[in-house]
Amino acid sequence: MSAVRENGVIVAIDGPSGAGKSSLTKLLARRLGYIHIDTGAMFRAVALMSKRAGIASDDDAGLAELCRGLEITFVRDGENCRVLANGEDVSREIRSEEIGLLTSAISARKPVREALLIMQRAMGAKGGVILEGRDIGTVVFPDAEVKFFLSASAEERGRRRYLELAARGDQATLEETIAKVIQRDRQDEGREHAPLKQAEDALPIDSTSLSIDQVLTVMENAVRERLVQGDKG
Ligand SMILES: Nc1ncnc2c1ncn2[C@@H]1O[C@H](COP(=O)(O)OP(=O)(O)O)[C@@H](O)[C@H]1O
Ligand SMILES: Nc1ccn([C@@H]2O[C@H](COP(=O)(O)OP(=O)(O)O)[C@@H](O)[C@H]2O)c(=O)n1
Repeated sequence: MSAVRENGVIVAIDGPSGAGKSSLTKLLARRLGYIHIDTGAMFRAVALMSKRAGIASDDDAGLAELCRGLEITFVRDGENCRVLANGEDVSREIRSEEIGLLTSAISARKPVREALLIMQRAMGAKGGVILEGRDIGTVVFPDAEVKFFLSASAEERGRRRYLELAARGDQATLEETIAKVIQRDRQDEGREHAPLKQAEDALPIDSTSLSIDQVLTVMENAVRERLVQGDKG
């Protein structure tokens, strides 16, 4: 275990879209009294602001300039967490599938990854945090004390996302949603910078046939076991 951090350990939860990262990070953070850092929301905020500014997803100079002037903050709102971009609550606007696909494009750009990497490390360095994303256990915090790689079949992840979008009134079909999940997987796994991949020391969890509570139990037990190990020095 690395040197003891001020506020506790760092937990990394990586995995593809619809695997359950946000759901489990929120529940596990509440169980442990840890801070939930949704790195995907940070990339989504950059994508939204780049769209508004008319910056092309491959305009590295424009994206670098945008990130230099962008402050992304998380504000607790009861059970939820609001995402603010330069003080504006963008929590809802960043969740559309259109922004999700644009995010997958801009998050492949090196200036965006470098800018958000600095922010994410600053947020989590003292520990007592759970970060969800694609590259937490491989790039952002390779020394995280606990790492999970949460996945599920593309069909199951598409089904989950379809139900989530339908509940929000989105008209996308199940087939379209599965196809978009697979497209985003390919983009995230195939990019040059910080691709989606399982860290060698990550605990893989396939949630295809597991409930959220079953996944939570596995994760909480793994973290608590690590905390006990750490206490033994
Ligand atoms: N193990 C699971 N079984 C059934 N539904 C799940 C499971 N994990 C997550 N979900 C649901 O799937 C949807 C996507 O989950 P989410 O946590 O947003 O995934 P991610 O953050 O990995 O994209 C949500 O509606 C969530 O409630
Ligand atoms: N640490 C991260 C988190 C997200 N992302 C990118 O941001 C996109 C949206 O992330 P997200 O976690 O909000 O998406 P979902 O998994 O919730 O669908 C992903 O498809 C990735 O392209 C990334 O590159 N690195």
